[in-house]
Amino acid sequence: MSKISRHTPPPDDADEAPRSSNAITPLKVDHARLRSAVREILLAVGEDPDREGLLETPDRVARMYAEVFAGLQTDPAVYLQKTFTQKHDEMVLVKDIEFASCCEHHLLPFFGKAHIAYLPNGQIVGLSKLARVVDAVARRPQVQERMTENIADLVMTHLKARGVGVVIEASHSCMTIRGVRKPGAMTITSSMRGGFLDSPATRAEMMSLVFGGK
Ligand SMILES: Nc1nc2c(ncn2[C@@H]2O[C@H](COP(=O)(O)OP(=O)(O)OP(=O)(O)O)[C@@H](O)[C@H]2O)c(=O)[nH]1
Ligand SMILES: [Zn+2]
Repeated sequence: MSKISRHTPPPDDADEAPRSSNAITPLKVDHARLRSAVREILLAVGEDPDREGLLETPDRVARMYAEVFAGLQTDPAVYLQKTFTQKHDEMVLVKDIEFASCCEHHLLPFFGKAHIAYLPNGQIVGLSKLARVVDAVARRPQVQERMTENIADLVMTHLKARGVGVVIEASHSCMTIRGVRKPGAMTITSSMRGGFLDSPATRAEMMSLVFGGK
């Protein structure tokens, strides 16, 4: 029978760790400051923040930032504390984990899919937890490369895995709705650790499982 183990004591709120897919606690933001900043933006672009349609917009935007940047105060490692003892020498892959994040250069969304594979070292993790890690890491202003690296490091460290591969494919609004305007352009990043770095065959197996049918 599988034994449940915890690498390190869970934080105080781990028992209340989000259980539904979008239940990350909203960030505690300075709502008044955000409201006044949004009002300033509206004035700066020549809008009338006091017209009826915009009256509630500063408050909505403040609440929106609290939600989309909630990862700034969520420790994704929380989701990797509970593991199960299980011998499984081959790769475990969860693919097509949809996410939305925010590019730190323009504060515009980038969104797509994350694929996470790891080689267990006697311990496996609940599959949903990998998706929760993606969600928590995604909700920050960042670049795709750092998001990819962060997820790889988290899984490698907390599962003490023999290897980790993370591939993220995303579309960046800052490249589609403004600037160079190239709708359809996809950015693919990967971060490999341990066995995925050392073994071209392991890496190739992951890529084939992720992209084989495309
Ligand atoms: N490497 C990387 N670049 C990103 C990411 N998100 C946005 N960018 C890019 O960040 C760059 C910022 O370039 P800058 O020249 O400082 O800003 P800009 O003048 O608005 O650039 P343009 O988008 O080319 O108009 C742009 O090339 C974006 O495409 C990301 O996740 N990773
Ligand atoms: Zn951008």
